[in-house]
Amino acid sequence: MSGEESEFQYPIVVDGLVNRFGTQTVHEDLSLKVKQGEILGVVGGSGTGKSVLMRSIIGLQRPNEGHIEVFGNSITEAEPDEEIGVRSRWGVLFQGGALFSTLTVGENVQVPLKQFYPELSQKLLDEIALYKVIMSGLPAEAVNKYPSELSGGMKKRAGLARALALDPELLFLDEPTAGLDPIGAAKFDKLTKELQDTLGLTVFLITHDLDTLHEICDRVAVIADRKVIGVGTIDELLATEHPWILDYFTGPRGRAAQAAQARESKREVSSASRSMDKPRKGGA
Ligand SMILES: Nc1ncnc2c1ncn2[C@@H]1O[C@H](COP(=O)(O)OP(=O)(O)OP(=O)(O)O)[C@@H](O)[C@H]1O
Repeated sequence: MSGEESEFQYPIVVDGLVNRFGTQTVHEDLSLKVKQGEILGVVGGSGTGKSVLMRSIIGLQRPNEGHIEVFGNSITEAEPDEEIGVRSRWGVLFQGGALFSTLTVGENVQVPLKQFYPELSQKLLDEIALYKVIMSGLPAEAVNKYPSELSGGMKKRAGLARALALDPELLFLDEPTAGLDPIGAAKFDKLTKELQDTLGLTVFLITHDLDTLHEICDRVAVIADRKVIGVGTIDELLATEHPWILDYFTGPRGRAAQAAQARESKREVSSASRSMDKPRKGGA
């Protein structure tokens, strides 16, 4: 496969990754390819290195060994503060939102804009920030609020607005629905799916939320034993019969999420067939 072809098909390529902290080896020969336009769910037990993997991909964690490319640009060969062009092509929602507490939501969204486009006027910065805030499902007034004035769900949306500031092609979400109530979590999932559909985003989504995996992920990568032990649709993963995967997806919580998804699909089919049955105005 040529480099160009690979960059087009796989915006993220991780090969032979090794990450160690002192005597602790978090990743050992971990490899993963993320497909263009997919929502890839990344799962694994607590402490298996999902966030370290994400930090390695976005260049915040220098691995001990291995190679990472994003849009065909080497992340691992770049110097720590070297400006690699791809940084403006991704957006990141860190766990908890990681908003600057002394800045308003609007000012938070403007941080990456000012960094990459210092020539933009304040008027344009304000307009873009407002647009991103609304796009993330927050009311327009949220632009002038400080993070301490927002609920947990609103903070996530504000973090998402900042992640979308530069019109990224690639979105990293670290446990976006953690701490949200089920309705808020479902709404956040729906928004992520809509962003994938309308903006053609590729999404790297770390989660423990089985509903999210069933509802919106095209594929799921499972991290265990310091590497990716399986990647595919949930059905493909189940077919591997790996004990951890079976436990994870077919344990009581996995079964509940599966049942909920089956109910949701049934509801969608019946509402689609109801609308097809409806006689069209002026039609035959
Ligand atoms: N900067 C660091 N220094 C030392 N150890 C670290 C560092 N960052 C992460 N670790 C360790 O690496 C391991 C993996 O951490 P990571 O946060 O990636 O796990 P995770 O899979 O995202 O967990 P969770 O699902 O609980 O968020 C943990 O044991 C953690 O303590």
